[in-house]
Amino acid sequence: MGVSEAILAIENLTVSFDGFKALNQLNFSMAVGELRVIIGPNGAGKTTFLDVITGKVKPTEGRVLFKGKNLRSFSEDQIARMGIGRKFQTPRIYLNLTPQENLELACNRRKQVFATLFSYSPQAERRTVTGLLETVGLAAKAKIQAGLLSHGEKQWLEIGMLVAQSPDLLLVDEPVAGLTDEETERTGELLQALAESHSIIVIEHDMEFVRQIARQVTVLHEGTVLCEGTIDQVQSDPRVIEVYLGQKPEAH
Ligand SMILES: Nc1ncnc2c1ncn2[C@@H]1O[C@H](COP(=O)(O)OP(=O)(O)OP(=O)(O)O)[C@@H](O)[C@H]1O
Repeated sequence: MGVSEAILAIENLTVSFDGFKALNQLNFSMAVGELRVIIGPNGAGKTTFLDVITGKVKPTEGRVLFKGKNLRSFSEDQIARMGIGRKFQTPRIYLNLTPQENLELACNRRKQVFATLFSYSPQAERRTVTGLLETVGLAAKAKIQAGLLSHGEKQWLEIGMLVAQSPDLLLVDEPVAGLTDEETERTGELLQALAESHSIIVIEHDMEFVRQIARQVTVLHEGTVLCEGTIDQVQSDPRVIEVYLGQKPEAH
């Protein structure tokens, strides 16, 4: 795959913390429009991998290229504005506002960024908020306090707030931890729908969920890519079986 087709290309990435290599000569590439799932045992480097893509952590060695541009000299805020949105495990929404107000705020944030380039009409913004509410399945709960939503609904609202900022690449960290089976399945459907117009990286431990959404899976181990392939390919790979052996299932 040429660099021009890759939304994200990571070359020989090493991140050291006081000499300990959380990421070690890692290479990774993904095409525009891909939905990629990253798995790996505890301490494999998954969180550090996301931290380095968002600019929270800088490479000790190697490069992260987003749409062909080296991210090294950009701040976290600049990288977010370039089009990388991150969903953390704990929802960061305003619990005393309604889902609609939360989404309006997220749309306004985008408007401020682009204010000098485009003119937004209030009608267009209402359409966007209404569309987002429908996409994330919260149209019927648009006007209740977000604090009253279920854990799953809060997660979807935050995903909606991220999407409101029109990112090209969405990073989603363990989106189904603590969700019911039904919420988990609906989250999978939501991510698949969003994948039609975004590139998405999902970090996940729940293998049933990975099977629901994953086309291509990357397995991290000891800070590097152990293998890549379909879920069937990676689950039957002896190296993957070996690194997961002796690991207690995660208490998520
Ligand atoms: N700021 C830091 N300082 C020192 N060591 C760190 C730091 N951040 C991460 N590490 C170490 O780097 C390794 C990789 O951590 P990371 O959190 O990226 O793994 P992970 O795959 O996300 O694990 P988990 O599934 O448990 O969240 C771990 O051994 C961790 O202790």
